[in-house]
Amino acid sequence: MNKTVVVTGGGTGGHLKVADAFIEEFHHRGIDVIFIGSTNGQDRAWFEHDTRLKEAIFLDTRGVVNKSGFAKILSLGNIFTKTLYCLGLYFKYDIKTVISVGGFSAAAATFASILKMGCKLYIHEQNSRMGKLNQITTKFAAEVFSSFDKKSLVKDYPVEKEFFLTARVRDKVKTVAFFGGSQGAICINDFALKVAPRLNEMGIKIIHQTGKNDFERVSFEYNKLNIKADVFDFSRKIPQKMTKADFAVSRAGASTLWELCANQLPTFFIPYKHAAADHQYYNAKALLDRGLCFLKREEELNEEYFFEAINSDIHKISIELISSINSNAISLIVDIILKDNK
Ligand SMILES: CC(=O)N[C@H]1[C@@H](OP(=O)(O)OP(=O)(O)OC[C@H]2O[C@@H](n3ccc(=O)[nH]c3=O)[C@H](O)[C@@H]2O)O[C@H](CO)[C@@H](O)[C@@H]1O
Repeated sequence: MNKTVVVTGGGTGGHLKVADAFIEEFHHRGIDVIFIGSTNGQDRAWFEHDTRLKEAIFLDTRGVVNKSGFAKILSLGNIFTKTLYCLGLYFKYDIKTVISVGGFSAAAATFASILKMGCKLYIHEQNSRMGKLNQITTKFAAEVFSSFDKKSLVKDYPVEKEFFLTARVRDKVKTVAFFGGSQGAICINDFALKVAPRLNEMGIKIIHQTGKNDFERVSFEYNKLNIKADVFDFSRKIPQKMTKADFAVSRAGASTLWELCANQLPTFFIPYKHAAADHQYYNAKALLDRGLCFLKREEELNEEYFFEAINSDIHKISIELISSINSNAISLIVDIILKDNK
């Protein structure tokens, strides 16, 4: 096969984490990777200076789904010109393999892969409900991988090894961690501040990822409550944070959800209610149906349910989480792609 592949997609951490797993695996196997993302969202922060990449290209693209009228026409026109740019790039490097992890960042590079003869498109869908771009492009894909789709050739989610290496079976809740997803969640921040005094009285420590925008307010509130918590806005060391915790409260973004499973950390999920097609709720519901998590919608949130959860049999859940995910997903997916492109 051609020694250069394209990985595209991003916008938020959930997509970018999967893009990162692909980049790492191809790089490890001596295959060059070009990343195509957007100047909007978090793509630049993740990959602009990544030395594993042959090239990192950031196009000025934005989401189309929530736009209407003239703004939508402008966005579509913009995607069209960026698609032509990507097509030129694919001819220049003779690209035959494009992997999309979804999100608006992936649109132009994905459409170009469909237009170029002999180029194969592979899609990784992270969520239980398919994103808009993937719904449109999936029929052109050589293969679609998803942890929530029974037909997927690989059902395990590509989770960084570190989460498995730092996994442990939990017995008793001595530390609770709050995770708001890559951007933080005000709802989870407020909930944490509500339950913090009682956790503190019970001698339970707190780890809390707030997101950039709410960090100062949340830190100030903990100071006011005179509680010493490990509060941070964003950290590249989430596995180290997770392993210290015995219980988590978290949004149900797909990457975070499977990392929590890999780490065997029992979790109370509070899904983001505006996620497309309510996918965060259904991500967590799939685990709930197997008795592997706790789940409440924002409007049903109550403190009693949370305290019941941390006092329940978390040992059983923690042990059973071992069988929820295997650690070799990315290597199996890349094996399939490479075999298909021989
Ligand atoms: C609001 C929204 O639409 N969110 C979507 C977005 O979530 P979001 O971008 O929040 O994605 P996830 O929760 O899936 O993943 C976040 C990633 O960022 C990492 N991380 C997070 C915090 C931190 O301080 N450091 C850090 O490295 C996590 O370890 C994880 O790998 O993409 C996910 C995957 O498509 C979707 O399931 C989510 O519904």
